[in-house]
Amino acid sequence: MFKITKTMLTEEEIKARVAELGKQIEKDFEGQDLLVVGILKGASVFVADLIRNINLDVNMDFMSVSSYGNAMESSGSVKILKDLDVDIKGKNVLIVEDIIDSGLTLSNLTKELSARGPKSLKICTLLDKPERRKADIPVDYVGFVIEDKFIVGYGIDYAEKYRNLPYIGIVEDV
Ligand SMILES: O=P(O)(O)OC[C@H]1O[C@H](OP(=O)(O)OP(=O)(O)O)[C@H](O)[C@@H]1O
Ligand code: HPA
Repeated sequence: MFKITKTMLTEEEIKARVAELGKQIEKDFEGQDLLVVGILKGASVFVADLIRNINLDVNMDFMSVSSYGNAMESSGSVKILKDLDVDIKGKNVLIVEDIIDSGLTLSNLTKELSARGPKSLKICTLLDKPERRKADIPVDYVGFVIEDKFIVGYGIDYAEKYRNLPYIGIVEDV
């Protein structure tokens, strides 16, 4: 049976780190435009907290993508389930993710978005699991580097459950 066995990051730890990331982004984009793009659904909670820590005139948009899951197609592309509402040509774009695991979702997504001619394209992720990386992608802002455990909470699901937990927990088969 799958159960949440431990807390990896508490609500307080997440809150403090999200505030730091927001301030760093605020400093880096001072005096510039910024379009924050949250990747649904996992990043929804993080992006909502993050933008409230960026005291700039930010615009916000969302994308929903699905990666082709099986190994044979792993180098493929992302299927766009919901595209951006705005044209990103000439804009500073910050992609916000909850977790980078294999890196395939973002590696394919950044190829797609780069082709649209943004002024800059940066990546912010709350969690980074480098041990599982299959595609090398440069990440500009990382909340926490974590070990290879299956985690849930703060927007991240297991079978669509646990997204509403305010902390990040480890799920194990017990
Ligand atoms: O680096 P990768 O191995 O590609 O994995 C990371 C992706 O997986 C999760 O999304 P998921 O497809 O589970 O959708 P969700 O955000 O709607 O839960 C997560 O939100 C990332 O988008
Ligand atoms: O650890 C994880 N938990 C939930 N969804 C995920 N998608 C990639 N890694 C994870």
